[in-house]
Amino acid sequence: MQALSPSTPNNLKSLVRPAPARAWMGGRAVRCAFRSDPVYFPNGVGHSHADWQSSCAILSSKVLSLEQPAGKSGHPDRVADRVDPNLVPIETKDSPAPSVPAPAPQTPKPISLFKITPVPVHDSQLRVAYQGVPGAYAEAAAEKAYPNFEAIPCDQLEAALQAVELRIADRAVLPVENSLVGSTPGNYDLLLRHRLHVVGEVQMPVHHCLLALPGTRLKCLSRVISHPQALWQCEHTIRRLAPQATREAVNDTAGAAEFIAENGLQHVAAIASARTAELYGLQVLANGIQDDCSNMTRFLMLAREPIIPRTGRPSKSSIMFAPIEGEGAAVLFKVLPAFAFRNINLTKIESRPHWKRPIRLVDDANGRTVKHFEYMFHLDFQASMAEVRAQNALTEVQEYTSFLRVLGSYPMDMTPWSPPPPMSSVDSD
Ligand SMILES: O=C(O)C(=O)C[C@]1(C(=O)O)C=C[C@@H](O)C=C1
Repeated sequence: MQALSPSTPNNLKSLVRPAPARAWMGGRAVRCAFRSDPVYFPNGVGHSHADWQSSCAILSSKVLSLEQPAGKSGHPDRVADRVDPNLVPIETKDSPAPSVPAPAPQTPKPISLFKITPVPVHDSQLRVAYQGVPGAYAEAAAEKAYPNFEAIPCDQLEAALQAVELRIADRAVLPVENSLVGSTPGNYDLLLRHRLHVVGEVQMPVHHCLLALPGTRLKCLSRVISHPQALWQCEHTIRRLAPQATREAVNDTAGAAEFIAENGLQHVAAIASARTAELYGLQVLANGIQDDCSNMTRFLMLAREPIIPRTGRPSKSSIMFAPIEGEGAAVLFKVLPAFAFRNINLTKIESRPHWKRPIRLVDDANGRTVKHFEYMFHLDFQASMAEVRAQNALTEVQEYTSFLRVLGSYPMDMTPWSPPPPMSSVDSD
């Protein structure tokens, strides 16, 4: 199967304008606000910046989402057909529908019942885009999330995300972090650059093998190729097994194996899965070569529309935020209690340098100006945005932040886990 590349039809800009409307959550009217800029939210609630509009998602206690038909080209026809991803509740009251402010002139027609279809659609209809060729770990993650999925291999992550935006695929798989090497650089930023929603997570054991053409000896290897994350996850083992070999990064693990097989490359090995060895007719030189046998990678499943898990099942939500200018990491003193007081567990917190505002100048006690790195924060917490406590926590967080984006709410991966067996190799000399 040919992989999609980012050169597939684009003009994404036409797809990412938000749809102004109104939101309902669990029978309550929830006024939501967002800015049409895909990333930045001005601080404050209910202000009248020209670029703010009312936004909407249809969220009831039965968790419905909007699925609008695509136009002839497969693209959404109108701006109004798309739901805004930057949904940030700013007011939650037991207020009746009429108390919601009247729609702005550009507000689309009200959504009628016959236009609402339940999500998720049946698994077998889901086309899932991922970076890599068949045999990639991302493909296995897609299968775990959607057992009857149709695979849409892409040559880059960017292409996988575009495939969903362009309705070529229904979901994209995004690897975000690994137990041995940490977060995948740049992948959360991809989420900020695209208007997709996190609708699922998969935590998967990653059991790497060293694969080469049949008959290859470990001591004759001159090169080991793989996805950079896989190279890092096996760094110590490779140094021990093949100290003479150089490392080379390629787009995905399975692609590395395919490249060796297709080009008949001698003295080159790929780090990839055992299934990949079967797919491309390679020999497994060593099995379980990750530096720790309990190696795990976490993947997120992305969709065009949010699917908010109903309350009462274990769920997570992911957000990103930036402090008000000049505040720095002190924002955490204010943000974290918003969750603690509502008994919401945090499962992850991470900072990354602020790409637009990297430096903060601070005057020290001696009157000198000191440069600090400015950060954005990524936070995962254990609650669904369908829960009032989560909505209230974010209402509070918004007061302390210059930018806040809800990346999505999704069911937690509750599948059992047991440690895999230790490494074995066919050729120990
Ligand atoms: O290259 C692959 O096979 C992938 O699915 C990508 C990826 C990653 O990006 O982390 C997924 C799992 C492993 O951690 C190694 C690589």
